[in-house]
Amino acid sequence: MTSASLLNVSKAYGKTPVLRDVSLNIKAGEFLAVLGPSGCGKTTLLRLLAGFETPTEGEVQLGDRTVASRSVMVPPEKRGLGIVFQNYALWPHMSVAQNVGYALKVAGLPRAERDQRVREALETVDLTRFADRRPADLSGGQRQRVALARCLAARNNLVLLDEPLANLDVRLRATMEEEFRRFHRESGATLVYITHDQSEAMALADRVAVMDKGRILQCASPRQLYREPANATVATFIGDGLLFPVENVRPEYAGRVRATLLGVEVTMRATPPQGPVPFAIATCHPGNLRLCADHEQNGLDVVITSRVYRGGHWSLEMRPYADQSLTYTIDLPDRGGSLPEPGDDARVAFDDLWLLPEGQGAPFGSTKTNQSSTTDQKKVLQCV
Ligand SMILES: Nc1ncnc2c1ncn2[C@@H]1O[C@H](COP(=O)(O)OP(=O)(O)OP(=O)(O)O)[C@@H](O)[C@H]1O
Repeated sequence: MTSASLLNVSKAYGKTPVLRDVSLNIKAGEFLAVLGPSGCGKTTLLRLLAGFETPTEGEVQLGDRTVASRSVMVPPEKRGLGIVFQNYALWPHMSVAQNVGYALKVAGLPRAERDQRVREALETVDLTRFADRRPADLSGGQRQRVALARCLAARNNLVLLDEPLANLDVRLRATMEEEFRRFHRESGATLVYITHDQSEAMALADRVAVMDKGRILQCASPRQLYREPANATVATFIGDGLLFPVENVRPEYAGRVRATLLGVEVTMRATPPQGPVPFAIATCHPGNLRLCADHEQNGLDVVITSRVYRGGHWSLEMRPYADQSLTYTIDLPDRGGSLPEPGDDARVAFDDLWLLPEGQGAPFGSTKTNQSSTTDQKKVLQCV
């Protein structure tokens, strides 16, 4: 097991910055996913760890060894890590067993040990019966398992995976997810897994680093990302979170605050300590709102603008009467009852809200006037 760290790493191609002051600590034995939209710099981060790129600023460390800095650059083959690419990177003219054993041969391992390691690795990924086949005669999932077996045989302590499931169909992806879990368990290696697929990252990783525009916005467990996003971008990216302007936020008790959300009194989870603040942004997921009776207190009055059946649940789009410039889409389970139609009025209640931490997506505690603060909040709500 090897830990890996990026310390204040920046990377630019020419004058274009691609990574900006990224710091990340990957613990030994951890399964870390790096998640973000196309072009946000995920692959560049992986290539810096692998040694295919040099940082413009900052340091890369593997274990307690500095492998890249202003004065040091350890080449990829000396970093002792394995890489699994989305295109598998197998030698087409070699058999499966030869592919798995190739690096061991180059490293000069005696034949008997090489053969034993290859045998064990192929057994672990359930490919023993394909040992003599060529990669061209395997399915995509089987080829990916050859790439994993190669890391197992090499006993890599750190394995970097670059969108390894991107070329596989949906059913095979689910099977391969299990394969990665098993690989992690049995190898004990530290895994860094690049993906733009949120559900894959959430299902596999101990922690997920969410990236956007060359920065890490938050690195946390899947559950914490979902329930306690650090800012408005993470909130909307993970699980289609909704954002609501709130006013007059005051602490209720540890970990909970009261606030006024579009005229409605609500309580919500928050990071303690939270002093009183005039304006902020709250978030919840589309499934955390429900239709409620007209007389229910603390409901938000809305007009329904569209209704779509999505198999098992309905998506209802609505505009709050308190601010018709805002639009929200909520998910309601299909329980067979009747639902409001476009043009109908309705009232919705909040089951679970989270207050974005101070300063994240809101002019929290600012001395601005009410009017400009509200305008800033709206800008955040509209642009994320
Ligand atoms: N060698 C290069 N020269 C110039 N620009 C590059 C180079 N490699 C990457 N970039 C740019 O850096 C940015 C980040 O690229 P990167 O491949 O790291 O993103 P990504 O998040 O992995 O994207 P994707 O999910 O689409 O693979 C992109 O705008 C890309 O065009």
